[in-house]
Amino acid sequence: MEHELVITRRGHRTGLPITVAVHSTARGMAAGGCRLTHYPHWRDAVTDALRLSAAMTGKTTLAGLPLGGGKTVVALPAGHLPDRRALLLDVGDTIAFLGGRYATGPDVGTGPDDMAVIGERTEHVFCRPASAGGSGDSSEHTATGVIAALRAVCRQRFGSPDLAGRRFAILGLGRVGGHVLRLLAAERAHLVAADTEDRGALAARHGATWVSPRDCLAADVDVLIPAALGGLLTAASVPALRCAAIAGPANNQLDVPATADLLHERGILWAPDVVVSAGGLIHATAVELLHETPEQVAARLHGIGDTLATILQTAATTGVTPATVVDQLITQDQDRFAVRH
Ligand SMILES: NC(=O)c1ccc[n+]([C@@H]2O[C@H](COP(=O)([O-])OP(=O)(O)OC[C@H]3O[C@@H](n4cnc5c(N)ncnc54)[C@H](O)[C@@H]3O)[C@@H](O)[C@H]2O)c1
Repeated sequence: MEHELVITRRGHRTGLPITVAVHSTARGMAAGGCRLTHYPHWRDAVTDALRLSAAMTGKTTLAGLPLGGGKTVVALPAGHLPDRRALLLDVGDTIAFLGGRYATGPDVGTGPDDMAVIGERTEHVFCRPASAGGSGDSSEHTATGVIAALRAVCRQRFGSPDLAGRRFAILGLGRVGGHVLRLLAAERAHLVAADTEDRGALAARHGATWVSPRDCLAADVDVLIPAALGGLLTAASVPALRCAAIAGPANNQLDVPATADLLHERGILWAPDVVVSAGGLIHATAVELLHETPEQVAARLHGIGDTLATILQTAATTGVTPATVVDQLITQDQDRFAVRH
């Protein structure tokens, strides 16, 4: 067992099993979101919590945060849903029971308002709305991190971090994609954008050309920015790509790890999403858990670009993919702490 602690408790209000997996506190308190979703069986939620909490240790490590990785997962019953407030209070009690080893935030099926309810039972929660004393919606900060990452990608791929005049295709104009669109337009970049929802007016407002999601994915641009769902980079989609690089906030962009090799073979520079997407997590935890100053938080967000630059440079000089460098960094960090403990 590589996890430090895994508990499953029945919530006393709802009777539902709530699992918290603490993968590692070697760097500090474990952090990771609370996922409420359907699984075939509650034991599948435990399996998912093990996987997701280990991934969070990688994410906090690469973000340079003095935090470890954890996750809360609740398998919602099929059919009749439990009272949401009661369930969130049950989650809050379970996190309080862990006495500060773990703090939670939003994930699939939860948002900032839910964090405010969990916060009625435990202080170990982040991303609460500003009205509840939290740092609010994180998407703007995720976008700030994406821009820092895009500069690092452009410096590595084109020799200059300047975004002005570069061509970007943004796939997904939701909360993060909308902010990225605005920030890139302010940099005078050339923009193409798509979404499955009609957000053509938003694109036009920022001078972007509105295309279909299919055309966006295959657009002839410098950098493709995945900002919708994960799993879009596959053995089927990679041959159609015409971009020189890919960097965006969407989680789990590769369908399987081997797709990183396909991108490498095609000469497309892929920036691992685990680094690019960390801005929201960095901002919320730095403000609410680490109580850092705005200057310290800004430096951490800017640091996404420095971390990515090091990863891309190491990959270029050693001839491996950036994904391989990321795996090596996470393993080295875990080995370092394993020796110490
Ligand atoms: N919000 C954050 O702070 C944050 C942090 C880290 C990672 N992410 C990841 O970034 C991605 C975007 O997050 P978000 O908060 O902006 O989500 P969102 O739901 O606000 O936006 C996603 C957008 O993608 C669109 N979309 C869905 N399927 C599409 C498709 N096939 N083609 C084109 N567009 C499609 C949706 O209509 C929506 O407008 C997600 O993968 C999310 O997990 C978000």
